[in-house]
Amino acid sequence: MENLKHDIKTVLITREQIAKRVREMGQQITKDYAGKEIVLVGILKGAMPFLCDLMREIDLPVILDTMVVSSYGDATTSSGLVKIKKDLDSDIRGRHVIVVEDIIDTGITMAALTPILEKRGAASVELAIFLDKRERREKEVNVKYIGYEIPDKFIVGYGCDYAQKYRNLPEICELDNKVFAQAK
Ligand SMILES: O=P(O)(O)OC[C@H]1O[C@H](OP(=O)(O)OP(=O)(O)O)[C@H](O)[C@@H]1O
Ligand code: HPA
Repeated sequence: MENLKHDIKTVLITREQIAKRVREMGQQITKDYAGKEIVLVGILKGAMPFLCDLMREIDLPVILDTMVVSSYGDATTSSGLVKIKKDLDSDIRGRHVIVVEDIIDTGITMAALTPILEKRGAASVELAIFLDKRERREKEVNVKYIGYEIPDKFIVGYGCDYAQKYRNLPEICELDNKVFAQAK
């Protein structure tokens, strides 16, 4: 990444560390769901790289589906709201669903989405999230599979964006301050 590296201050998680952790997560899921079929639900766009890597580390029948959601609403009220911009193609009734996300921050998106999927009659709904910014949590969410816990820093790469860019960085990085300055 000769060009993009000029915009990076620090690499927090390398591509080798990412690959190793994703493999471990896939192996754990394979063990936990032995004998079952899974519906992997990637939440676009951030989940794309993690979704593609994770599904290839799961040695079970997998049905792939995606959603596009955006959270809105006031985190200080009891009900976070989520707007579904693109819904699932498949019927998840009686199926084992794993929602795949790049990052959990306040938890508002996942706290709102999980009950929606449960109400559709899924046999189970669990979350596989690569990055967990636990310090920022406003809504309690039960995340079964976590890649890495990270500090409360703005990061990009491996699906995470700044102004829709940098999702293609293969590492988890902190941006150089000049990038934010230029955006003003
Ligand atoms: O825990 P929360 O505070 O709700 O934040 C997490 C959400 O924010 C990001 O999505 P974003 O809305 O930026 O969309 P994207 O996936 O297209 O980047 C991320 O992919 C999660 O969906
Ligand atoms: O640190 C972050 N980077 C990109 N997107 C995000 N969404 C929540 N936290 C972040």
